[in-house]
Amino acid sequence: MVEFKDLTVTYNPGMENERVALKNVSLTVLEGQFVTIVGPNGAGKSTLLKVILGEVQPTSGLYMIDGKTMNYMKPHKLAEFIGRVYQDPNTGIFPALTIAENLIIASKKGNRPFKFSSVKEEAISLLRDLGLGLEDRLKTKAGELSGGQKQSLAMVMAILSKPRLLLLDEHTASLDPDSASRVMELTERINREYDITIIMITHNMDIANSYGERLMRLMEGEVVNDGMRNIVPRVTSAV
Ligand SMILES: Nc1ncnc2c1ncn2[C@@H]1O[C@H](COP(=O)(O)OP(=O)(O)OP(=O)(O)O)[C@@H](O)[C@H]1O
Repeated sequence: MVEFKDLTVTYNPGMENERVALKNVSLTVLEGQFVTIVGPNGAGKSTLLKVILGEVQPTSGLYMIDGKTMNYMKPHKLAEFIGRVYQDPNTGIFPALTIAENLIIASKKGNRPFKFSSVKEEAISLLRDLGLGLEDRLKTKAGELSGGQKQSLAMVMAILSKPRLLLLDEHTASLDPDSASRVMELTERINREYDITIIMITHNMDIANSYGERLMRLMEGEVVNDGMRNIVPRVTSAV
C-alpha cells in the first residue's frame, strides 16, 4: 500500500542548518498492517508521517501508494484516504462544539455523498459498536470530555471518513495509563474490525511492545530494526 524506495529527506539542503531527517529509507507497509514506529527524539519519525501525508517532499527516492509514485502537486488526494490523530487531545476535535456536531463535520470530510440522517445513524451506531459510552452524550460539548474520551472521539471522527490508512503520532502520550490502554484497545479494534491500516508512532515502550504486528525502530534517519511480531492475545475489557 505505502512504499518508500531509497527515500531521503534533507531539510534546508546546502545551508548551514542542513539536516538529513531520513536516509535512504526503504519500506513497504501492506494493506491492513498495524505498524508501530519507535525511535529517539529527532530520529525522523514525524518526518516519515509528513512524507506520507504529502507535507514534506522527499529530496530523493520514491514514495508510492498502491504502486503509483505520488505527485506532490496533488497532496489533497492523499487527505481523502488518510486519517490522522495527534498527541494533543484538543487538536483532533472541535472542543467548543457538541459531540454530534464534531461527528457531522468529520463525516463531511472524505470522498462520499453526505446525507445528514444516514450520517447521524452511522455515527451513533459506530459509537455504540465501539462501546465508548458517548452515544448518549451527543449534546455534550467535546471540550468537556476527558483526555481519553477526546482521543477516542478524534479516532471515531478520523474513521468516519472511511480512510484506508490511519496515522497516529503519539496519540496516547498525554493520557494516564488506564486511558492510554483503553485508547490502544480502540486502536487495535479499528485496525482489525474496520480493516484500516495503521502507522503509529510512540515513545512508550510498553505500548510499543504490546500493540501492532510490526515494530520498526528509526535511529538518525535510518530504519535499524523492522520485524513482525507474534503478539500474545490480550483479554480485551470493555472500552
Ligand atoms: N522543518 C524542519 N526544518 C529543519 N529541520 C527539521 C524540520 N523538521 C524536523 N527537522 C529535523 O529533522 C530531524 C528529524 O525530525 P523529526 O521531527 O522527524 O524527528 P522525530 O523522530 O519525530 O522526533 P521527536 O520524537 O522528537 O518528535 C531532527 O533533527 C529535526 O531537528
